[in-house]
Amino acid sequence: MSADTAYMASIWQQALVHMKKAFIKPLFETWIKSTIPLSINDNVIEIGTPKQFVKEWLESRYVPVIKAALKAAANKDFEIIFINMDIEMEGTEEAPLPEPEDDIEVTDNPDTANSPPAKDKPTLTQQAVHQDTGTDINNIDFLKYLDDIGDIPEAAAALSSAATLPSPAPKNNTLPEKRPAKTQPPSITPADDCILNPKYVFSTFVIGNSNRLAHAASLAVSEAPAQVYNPFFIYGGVGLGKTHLMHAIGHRIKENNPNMKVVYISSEKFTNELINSIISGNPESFRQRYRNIDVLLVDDIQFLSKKEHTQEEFFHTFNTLHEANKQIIISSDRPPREIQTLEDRLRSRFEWGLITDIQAPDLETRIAVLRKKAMLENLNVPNEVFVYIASRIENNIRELEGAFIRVIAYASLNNQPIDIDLATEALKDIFPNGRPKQITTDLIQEIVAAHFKIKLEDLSAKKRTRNVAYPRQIAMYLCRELTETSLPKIGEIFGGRDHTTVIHAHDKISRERNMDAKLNNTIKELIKRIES
Ligand SMILES: Nc1ncnc2c1ncn2[C@@H]1O[C@H](COP(=O)(O)OP(=O)(O)OP(=O)(O)O)[C@@H](O)[C@H]1O
Repeated sequence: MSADTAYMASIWQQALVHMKKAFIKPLFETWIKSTIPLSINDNVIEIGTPKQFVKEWLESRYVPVIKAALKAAANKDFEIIFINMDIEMEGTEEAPLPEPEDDIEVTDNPDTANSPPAKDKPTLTQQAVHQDTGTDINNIDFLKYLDDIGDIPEAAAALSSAATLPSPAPKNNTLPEKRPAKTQPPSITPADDCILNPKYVFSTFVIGNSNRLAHAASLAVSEAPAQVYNPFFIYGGVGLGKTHLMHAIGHRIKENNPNMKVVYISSEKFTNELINSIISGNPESFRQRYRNIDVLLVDDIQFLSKKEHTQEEFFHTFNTLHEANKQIIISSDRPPREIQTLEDRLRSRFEWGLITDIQAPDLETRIAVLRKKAMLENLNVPNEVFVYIASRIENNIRELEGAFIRVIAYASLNNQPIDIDLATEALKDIFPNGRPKQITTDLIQEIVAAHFKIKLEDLSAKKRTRNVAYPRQIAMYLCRELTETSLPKIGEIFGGRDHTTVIHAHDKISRERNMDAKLNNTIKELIKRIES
């Protein structure tokens, strides 16, 4: 083994130990464990992945965590290049990982980690007070944040690290000693830069009725930061695109104003960094960092509820930035008034600007999201596969993408093209009802004719009266959306009409759906019946 190879292997082994702590177990097993370090050169490390989709998944989601783990392992910043090795995943032999160091608490179970302290369980403050930690727990700054971090695994790990420093502590030491870099959890290393996911840009965001307003407002904010809506508050359910939009705003602002300092942070990380700055005895550096920027994007602000002291710090950051006319963008899973235990003064600040929501996407938007994903991945996927997945996952685009990725992975591992049979097989554990009902143009015509109380033959007749022409256009639209039938074939089925007539019908109904809630509901109802 050359010196370089040995160095690389050792760094990667240490980085894996950090990542094992930072990731929940299934994620670590699925995405990280199968990677191999290939080469190391100055600050560039090449990591081999067994499959293309693993490479893309790591690139799009986990670069910051892997970089932080490498930094914790080698004490320097690395650029990572992933290389798809296209190798069998099963039976990949791995060197056993060293066990996590004893003195760091590892939280593998996110459910346990995120649950609020049980009634009779001592809070972190109480635990700390009762522990012979060797740290000066009378330090008021440190103590007042302890309960704030109770549900943040990384911060809890940092606390645990700090709290197990060898005793006795020097008498006049008012702050816990800083741990050596090697053993600090990677995820609480303060981010120096704004880390934005390159895939979360406006061009990859699919616009539908559910997110049109949020998208338009996001565009407006990014084109004129601090001039239109400040603060800008986006809320909506899990996995509906809030983070995507926030990153897209960040990217656009950076593109238009390369000198602007844009910081994106989750509220959990905000809390982490605050705690970390206190642990390391430098809270002022934290304040400076967050009060010297042009755009602050804070994701998932609902996690600040119950964290009184972090809220207070955030309140001051908010005021300083707002007074200096800097843009603040906040996301949450619910509107400000529904975030329990959010201080009133903070809630009222959030209500100063624009509050906009993202709703669950309709079927067409869900199909469009999958279609766009397939296009971006250069994949040829039949429409019925999109319809199959999209009609079964209604409320969460992350889950929708997850199901689709499972199909892609299954096809890639078995070296087969994606079709409805493969998708059914790949998703049989998720959708136990098996193969979808076959949606045909005949079925669509029958259901549309019955709904509008016209004769089936009228749909293909020459008649152009509105009571027939309108249902015909709707039926054409549905055939285009829900089946694989080509435009000329749809034209033929509807009385030998030209394919341009089908295009016109489709465009017209798509447009009108966006403006006419009644029509939109009718179409949703028809789709439900077609699919049931
Ligand atoms: N309209 C959309 N167009 C394309 N992709 C989307 C859209 N909405 C969401 N996604 C994708 O769905 C996934 C989840 O989105 P995102 O992380 O932004 O959700 P979120 O609302 O922030 O969720 P959470 O509440 O869990 O933080 C991402 O991969 C994102 O790119």
